[in-house]
Amino acid sequence: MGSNNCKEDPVQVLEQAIVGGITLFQFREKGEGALQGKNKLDLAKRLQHVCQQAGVPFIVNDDVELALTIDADGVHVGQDDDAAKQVRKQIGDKILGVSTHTLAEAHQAIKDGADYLGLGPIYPTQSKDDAKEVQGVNLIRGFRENHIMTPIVGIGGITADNAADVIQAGANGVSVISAIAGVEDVKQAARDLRHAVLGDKK
Ligand SMILES: Cc1ncc(COP(=O)(O)OP(=O)(O)O)c(N)n1
Ligand SMILES: Cc1ncsc1CCOP(=O)(O)O
Ligand SMILES: [Mg+2]
Repeated sequence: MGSNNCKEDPVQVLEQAIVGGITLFQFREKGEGALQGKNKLDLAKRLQHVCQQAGVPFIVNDDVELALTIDADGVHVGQDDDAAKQVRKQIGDKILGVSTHTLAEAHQAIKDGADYLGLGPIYPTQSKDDAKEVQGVNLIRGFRENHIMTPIVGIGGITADNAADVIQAGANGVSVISAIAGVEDVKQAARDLRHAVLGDKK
């Protein structure tokens, strides 16, 4: 998430999400009203500190320079961002996530050193203006049927009501913005999603 996804102070949102049970955080400061320059850097550092206190990995979306500046745990890039191969060289053994939409992109991303693949949008999303066509869970199933063994997270329109379907299709986890950052009770939302992903009762 980024500041423009939050109903309250992003630091509080992240703290509540962590109490609710999120296992990794991606700082994605982009779109309308997104912070820039020093303001973006300062927020990144504050959110990184929250993650460090809780032992939750903190990764940066798109901005490799920022990730290196603050010594983040990793970077996520898509097909229109810096090339994964180049990013892998820059970040050494930090976590590298790559968005892929086809088997060819997945094979390339794995060759380039991706630690995990982000697949989506699985369902319709309001959080990304330039999102590609909705893929459905069959995209994930297809990757697994074609022997893609790399960890996969589904993204796009995922909620506690549909997260189990994403996992059943073969994803290792789910990545969400609005279902946690955009609700009143952030902690409960994270809890509900965690339960849905783990397949246990609330
Ligand atoms: C976990 C995860 N998966 C996919 C994306 C999307 O990346 P990208 O296609 O580069 O789009 P932006 O997020 O940069 O708008 C992601 N960020 N995280
Ligand atoms: C970054 C991104 N990439 C594909 S969909 C998406 C947005 C996910 O946000 P939400 O969980 O609110 O649908
Ligand atoms: Mg990107």
